Amino acid sequence: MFGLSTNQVLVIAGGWLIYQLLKALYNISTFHPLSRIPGPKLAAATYLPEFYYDVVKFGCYTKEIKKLHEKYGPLVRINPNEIHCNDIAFSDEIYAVGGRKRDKPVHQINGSAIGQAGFGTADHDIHRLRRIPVAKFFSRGMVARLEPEIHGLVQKLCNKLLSQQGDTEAFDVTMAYSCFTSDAISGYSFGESFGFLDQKGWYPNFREPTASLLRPVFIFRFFPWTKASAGLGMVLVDYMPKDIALFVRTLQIDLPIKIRQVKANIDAGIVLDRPTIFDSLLRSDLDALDKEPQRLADEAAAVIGAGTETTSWTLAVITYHLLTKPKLLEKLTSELRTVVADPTHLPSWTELETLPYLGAVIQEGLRLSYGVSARTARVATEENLIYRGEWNKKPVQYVVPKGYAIGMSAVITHHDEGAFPDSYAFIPERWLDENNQRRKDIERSMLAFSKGSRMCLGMNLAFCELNLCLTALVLRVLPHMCLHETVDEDLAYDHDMFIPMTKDTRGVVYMAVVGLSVYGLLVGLGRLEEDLNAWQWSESLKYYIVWILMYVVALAIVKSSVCLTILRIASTKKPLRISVWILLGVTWCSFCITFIGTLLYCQPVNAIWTPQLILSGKAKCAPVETLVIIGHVATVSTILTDLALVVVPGFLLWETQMKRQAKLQAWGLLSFASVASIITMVRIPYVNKFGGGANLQFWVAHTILCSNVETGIGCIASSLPSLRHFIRRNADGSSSGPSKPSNKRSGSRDFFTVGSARQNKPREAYNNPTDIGISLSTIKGRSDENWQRLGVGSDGSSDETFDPRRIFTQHTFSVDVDRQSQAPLRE
Ligand code: HEM
Repeated sequence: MFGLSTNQVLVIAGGWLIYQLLKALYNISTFHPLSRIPGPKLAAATYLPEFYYDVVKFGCYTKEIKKLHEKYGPLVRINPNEIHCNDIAFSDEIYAVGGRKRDKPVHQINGSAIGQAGFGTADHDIHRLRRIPVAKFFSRGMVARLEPEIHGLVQKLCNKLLSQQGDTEAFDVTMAYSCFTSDAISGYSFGESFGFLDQKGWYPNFREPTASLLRPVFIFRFFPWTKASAGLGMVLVDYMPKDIALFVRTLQIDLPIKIRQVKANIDAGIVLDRPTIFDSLLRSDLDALDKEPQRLADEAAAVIGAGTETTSWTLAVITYHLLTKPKLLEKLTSELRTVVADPTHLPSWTELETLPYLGAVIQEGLRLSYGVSARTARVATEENLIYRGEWNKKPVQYVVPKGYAIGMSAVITHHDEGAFPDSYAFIPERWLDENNQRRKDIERSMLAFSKGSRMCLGMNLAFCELNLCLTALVLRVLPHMCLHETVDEDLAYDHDMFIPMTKDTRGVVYMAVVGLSVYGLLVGLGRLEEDLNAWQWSESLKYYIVWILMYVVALAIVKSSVCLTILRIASTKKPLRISVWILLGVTWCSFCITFIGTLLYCQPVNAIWTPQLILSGKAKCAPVETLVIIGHVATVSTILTDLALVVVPGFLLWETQMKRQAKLQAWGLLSFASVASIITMVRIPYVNKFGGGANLQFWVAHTILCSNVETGIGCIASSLPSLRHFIRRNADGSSSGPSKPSNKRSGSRDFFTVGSARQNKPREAYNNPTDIGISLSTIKGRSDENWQRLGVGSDGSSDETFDPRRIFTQHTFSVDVDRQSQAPLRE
């Protein structure tokens, strides 16, 4: 490709590595514009710390940033190009209240799969153009106009909750609130609600699907090319769990159809008495490209995503605190009774808004539910920002140069003890002054809706929903509601997935009925400890150990097979061969560590599933963290070998004389295996869950699912060449069995060739000993073997006509043969 040899490509790769090293050195040098901002050197040099905390430890960088502020002060450099601030006084500069230009950092929006929505737009001016028509739709006036629908949904929610009175089974009230907010946002935006409140029970809803779809946010951020996998949603929708399928179908299929319908109505001159968001957008001044259905569907997806879980989580947090603090509930109830005669007919949102204590409860709920917990940064494009503050009782001053990102996080700011003393406690009174009036000064310390040109666009709707819903809940439902085994910790922020996540995402249980996993699931894997009896607890762990031992053996064989295939392909490329040998070494080291480590984890091994042995002192086990380390060793080695499957053949293909399209097809085919490494990355957070030692059976089931999918992909990837062969025969209308190849086969579709001259005499099929079935430009021949193109039938009757569009080469191939007489071959 581009006339470069493998060596030249390797030189370029080496050059790139040296460049990265020099860049890291530059990043920590005094020449870097952020060199004066304090922070750890490794974070200033590379993105590795952020990768470790957000990808490996999963969504934990915000917590680490909080600790960095304690050590380095109000401004900290958290990666080579980004600063984090914990001083709310600087927020107006960062978020530019007053119309100054602020881009979003590309690194941040890489995490969003809805890049075409205003929310995922980096450039200030384009964002502005995209935001204005949506913002109009969510103005105070518009929300007031559509308020009656919210009233209706609020009553529907309360009626449904009350109808559950007497049920012996507890349920997660966040699901109920999520149904309410989804119905509200859909009814408001699209003129037709999703109808979650009308269904029996609370499932399906968009709570768990939102969490599932947000899960890869950090992987997207570091590997933006993996966002292409989001497009797979439409293809795989029929095979997904019901609620996720519904979510994907709504966003990727139904919304674009709705947009086309609205467009057809507008073209036909039909005016609806009830405007929808699409109507607004399609009639706006946006340019034609920005009115494309997929772009508008992204905008709608942003609105649904942003408007559902944020508000419902705030309602859930407030519910919990009111139920655990009856005095607060009493105080709020008496205030509400002053304006509400009949709670089934509520006053308007504007009237409720004037109630100080209701406002204070909502503010406190917003403060402790955080809205968006991940840091949100901005880039000043036209001016340097000057920070003046104090650290360790000394004045400090920093310049944030234009073009560099600086951000803040609600989960840090909302616990600023200066502004919010006893910040983890729910104290609505802090929002009121001695005259029972709202304190504007402390409202300025809030970041729940962000600030400036990119602040929350649905704030009016959120306040309307919160005021109405909370009033009805307090007066109608909460007196009949009680908490079921819920404690502070169940609500406490634990990590980010853009929105705040608690420690135990109990609802998210993925079960796969894949091969050997079935038995484990039957006996208890995938269940929480509280749901297991003693036998299930022990049997499921025993099964897990058997599974893991078999899995690592299978993995080692598959990976070695892959490495050997690459080794064969790269037979004349010494540097590549060395790399593959290293990979092979890594694979087997990882196998030994995982296999032996698992067996030695407890002495004797059956103590893993027989805790009585440990309690009676007859057995000993290593700390549970050892399991995490073992898991990560397997993960890293798997990712390395999977990626090698993409990179190494890429180098080889680069040098062949294949057409560019054929090269890309071939590479695409080979790269398919790298999809497996995405699953491996997805597995990382679950492996981390082993650390606590709690609910092991629950978390290992997640890793089993990922690992089964990963190995499944590996099998498909390695079978693709054979399947291609099979499918093509059928496409030609010939037999699907191992029959003669057809004359009609188009040579241009062949991905691979051995590059030798065609042999006319009968020959044996070229059997790939590793059974992967992929071979490229050179193969190793023996005196008793013959050359043939891959794709020629096993009977050797290669009767295809020579197709000039096939891969051909102008130069002599160097091949590795045992008999002098056979080399060199010419095509
Ligand atoms: C309690 C409720 C809510 C909270 C705490 C909240 C919080 C936020 C925050 C912090 C942002 C800024 C994100 C960033 O800087 O990247 C944001 C943006 C946004 N929110 Fe909300 N939100 C809430 C409810 C809603 C609702 C009901 C909607 C429905 C329309 C909505 C729509 C949006 C949109 C479209 C954006 C992107 C704005 C832009 O980039 O221009 N939000 N929200």
